Amino acid sequence: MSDSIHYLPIMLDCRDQACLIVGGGQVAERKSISLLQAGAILTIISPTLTPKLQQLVNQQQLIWHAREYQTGDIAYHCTSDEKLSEFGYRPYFLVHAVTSVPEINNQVATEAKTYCIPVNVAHQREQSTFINPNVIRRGRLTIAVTTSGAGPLAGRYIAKEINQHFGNEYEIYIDFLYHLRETIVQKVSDESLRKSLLHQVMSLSILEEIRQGIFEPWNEQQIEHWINQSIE
Ligand SMILES: C[C@@]1(CC(=O)O)C2=NC(=C\c3[nH]c(c(CCC(=O)O)c3CC(=O)O)Cc3[nH]c(c(CC(=O)O)c3CCC(=O)O)/C=C3\N/C(=C\2)[C@@H](CCC(=O)O)[C@]3(C)CC(=O)O)/[C@H]1CCC(=O)O
Ligand SMILES: NC(=O)c1ccc[n+]([C@@H]2O[C@H](COP(=O)([O-])OP(=O)(O)OC[C@H]3O[C@@H](n4cnc5c(N)ncnc54)[C@H](O)[C@@H]3O)[C@@H](O)[C@H]2O)c1
Repeated sequence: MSDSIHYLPIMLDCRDQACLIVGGGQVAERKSISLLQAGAILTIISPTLTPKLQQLVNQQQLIWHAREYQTGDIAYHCTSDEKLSEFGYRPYFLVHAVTSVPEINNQVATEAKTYCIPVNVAHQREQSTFINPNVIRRGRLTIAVTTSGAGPLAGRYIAKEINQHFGNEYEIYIDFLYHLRETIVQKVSDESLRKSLLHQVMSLSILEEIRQGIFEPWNEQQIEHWINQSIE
């Protein structure tokens, strides 16, 4: 345990953030899809692309610079006077170094670190300032599994196990909790009352109802009724 890194798991809001991937192979494709799904504005620097990445370029879903990485590619975006311009000359929010050339990945990492930009290095975890977990999603529910780099395939296996225990009912359940909580926060200003309600929500048998196929989503009136009767 002593030589393992105690990684901090966090959830990043990447919407409209400029992100960079250097390299355009299979690994770049996987990381690109995750970033695009997260709403990032994605640039790829790479002389070649996979067919899927090429298709995303054709659909104008990402910006492609069809060339090799050059020192200064990251720095320029940090130091340009035009950094707040509409065309994206602003610091990258995060960077992936995923070429097949370790020396290039290392250069990308060094440059990103100079500007304190989080960087993931595909060929060598130790160079990375962040790593990617396996992800299971059920709507708003996200479950991330990592072995802290010990074995990505082991992480995948464990994620598959977890995947089997969390069916689609969780998407409906978490949606229900979200709307109920929104209304509680909106309508109940007393802090201790709010806290008590939020705890009571957890003892509802909604998940079971969804599993049995008898759950009907609550409308605004039903939610308010439940709040009023729970307060009494
Ligand atoms: C979860 C996933 C997410 C993602 O990539 O987005 C992910 N790797 C996945 C797949 C995968 N990775 C590798 C293979 C080939 C088989 C093998 O070698 O095992 C496969 C399988 C495949 O490609 O199908 C090889 C590999 N991976 C890393 C190194 C370098 C090193 O260990 O230092 C090497 C050797 C490279 C070489 O030697 O050439 C490093 C990392 N890989 C991580 C994440 C991070 C640790 C996560 C953790 O431990 O929890 C970390 C540290 C950094 C990072 O990349 O974030 C994704 C699952 C996708 C899915 O399940 O569908
Ligand atoms: N972290 C992970 O999950 C994981 C998984 C598998 C492999 N890997 C590692 O990731 C690396 C990439 O794997 P891959 O399967 O995507 O490789 P790949 O060969 O499919 O793709 C490499 C890409 O890098 C581009 N490239 C090469 N030189 C470049 C340069 N100077 N500037 C910009 N782009 C350049 C190539 O044009 C190509 O698009 C491998 O070296 C491997 O060690 C990591």
